[in-house]
Amino acid sequence: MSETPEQFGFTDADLATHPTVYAEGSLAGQVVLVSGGAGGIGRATAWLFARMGAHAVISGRSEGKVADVVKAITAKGLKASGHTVDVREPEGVAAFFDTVWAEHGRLDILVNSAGGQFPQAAIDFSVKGWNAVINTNLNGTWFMMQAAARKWRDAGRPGSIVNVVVVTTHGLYGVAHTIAARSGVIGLSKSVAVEWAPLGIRVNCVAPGAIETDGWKVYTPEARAAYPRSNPMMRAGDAWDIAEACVYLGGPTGKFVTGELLTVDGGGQLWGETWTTGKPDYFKT
Ligand SMILES: CCCCCCCCCCC/C=C/C(=O)SCCNC(=O)CCNC(=O)[C@H](O)C(C)(C)COP(=O)(O)OP(=O)(O)OC[C@H]1O[C@@H](n2cnc3c(N)ncnc32)[C@H](O)[C@@H]1OP(=O)(O)O
Ligand SMILES: NC(=O)C1=CN([C@@H]2O[C@H](COP(=O)(O)OP(=O)(O)OC[C@H]3O[C@@H](n4cnc5c(N)ncnc54)[C@H](OP(=O)(O)O)[C@@H]3O)[C@@H](O)[C@H]2O)C=CC1
Repeated sequence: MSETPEQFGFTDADLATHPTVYAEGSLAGQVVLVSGGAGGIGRATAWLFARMGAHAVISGRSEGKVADVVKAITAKGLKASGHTVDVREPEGVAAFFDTVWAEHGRLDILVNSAGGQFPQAAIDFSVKGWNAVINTNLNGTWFMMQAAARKWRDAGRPGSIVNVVVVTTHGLYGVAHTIAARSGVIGLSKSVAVEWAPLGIRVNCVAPGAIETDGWKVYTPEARAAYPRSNPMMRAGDAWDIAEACVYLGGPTGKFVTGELLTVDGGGQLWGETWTTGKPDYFKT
């Protein structure tokens, strides 16, 4: 892992060799789409699926970041390609799925890792800020889910969706907009897990606790310093913890699992405290 102060989490070199319990090459022939695939968790997930033999289709808004990940993965002789897609644009999302099917003739697994938020006291949210977070995390995830399901239905093929969300059990202070959006995704996933079971489509969610990635840059050093105290293990997790959870639910290991929420947070639901905007004096007793 990098120890450079302004870079968090794994490098591509780390991800190429990080140990895994999964068999390299075991998903040969499969196609996996990872949105947010140039971000910390999405990149680790794309690497793991590619190392398992799947073709990883990576999407994000930044063409350069997506191209860098694709270059790193293909340089190791693994299969990957990239596309620039804003998940908030339903027409662009539908066109993206047309392209994936035209290029590969199939899609087996969709991992929705595109997302994020900014820390702010809820009482100060602007309409634009609220809409940015809801559009990205709830609407964007939904557009991706629906486009994938329509393709699987039309092709008469099974499929599997994993949505990366946030632990919502106790709310999360300083990012209430994202808790609203992610609670929506969790409820939506449970509902369509039932509606889409006849189509052979499974839908699950992974809720990460504090996972060291570049996404942490929007939080202050003081807030980040407290993240290890968000769980009884007293440490942050890493993107590989989430990648392996996505593979478990999305791949054949999860074939009898649907509508599930897998929390990967070091026990943070049982003990821990996280203030994404810093702890207010009122609570410092
Ligand atoms: C029960 C125990 C649980 C324990 C769990 C512990 C876990 C704690 C760990 C921390 C929590 C989670 C961390 C992560 O998820 S990190 C990884 C995710 N990555 C990010 O969040 C990336 C950074 N975020 C963003 O890029 C954006 O927020 C967003 C995803 C929304 C991008 O959208 P967009 O590109 O549209 O955003 P803009 O930058 O253009 O902004 C749009 C408007 O939003 C308002 N805004 C944006 N930033 C801020 C800010 N910092 N403060 C206030 N308002 C903001 C603003 O209105 C923007 O419009 P303007 O620019 O015109 O003002
Ligand atoms: N790291 C953590 O501690 C936690 C993370 N999570 C969630 O896990 C997911 C992945 O997080 P992580 O990898 O850490 O974060 P990163 O910020 O590293 O990655 C998020 C990725 O999402 C992409 N993205 C954001 N908005 C859009 C959009 N509108 N359209 C397409 N792509 C978009 C970004 O791509 P680009 O830059 O190209 O726009 C970015 O690469 C997020 O939903 C995050 O909130 C949940 C709990 C904790």
